[in-house]
Amino acid sequence: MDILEHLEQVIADRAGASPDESYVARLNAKGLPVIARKLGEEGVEAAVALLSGDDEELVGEAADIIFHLLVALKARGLLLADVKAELARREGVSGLVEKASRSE
Ligand SMILES: N=c1c2ncn([C@@H]3O[C@H](COP(=O)(O)OP(=O)(O)OP(=O)(O)O)[C@@H](O)[C@H]3O)c2ncn1[C@@H]1O[C@H](COP(=O)(O)O)[C@@H](O)[C@H]1O
Repeated sequence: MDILEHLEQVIADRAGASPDESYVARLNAKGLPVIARKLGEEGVEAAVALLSGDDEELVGEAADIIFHLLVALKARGLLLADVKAELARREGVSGLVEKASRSE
């Protein structure tokens, strides 16, 4: 099991945890709008880090996004496997070709 799958399992295991003892449980208790806002904030923070030139900062923000994305997927009953399947489906299809096919 790689770290992402392990983290996904930990997030699932926190379903019954107390919001006083678990950040994941606290986010879940606050609901989808707060999870969505957090995901958006992390995206902005990663974009700022990208331009900062600080590699450590960017890696940290990237980890924050991935963690919050896994929380968001779980909150909607989706799995990392669903995202992996979508990425596999796209494999080998140029983004430029896919974009052009949408405007036909
Ligand atoms: N990977 C993470 C992880 N990454 C980021 N965070 C938390 O995400 C929060 C948001 O980060 P921010 O940079 O926005 O900091 P902030 O301004 O203090 O956040 P807010 O006050 O706005 O919530 C921080 O509290 C981080 O600690 C994480 N919290 C938990 N995990 C993993 O999830 C597991 C379960 O955590 P618990 O549910 O707390 O047991 C942990 O063992 C870790 O493996």
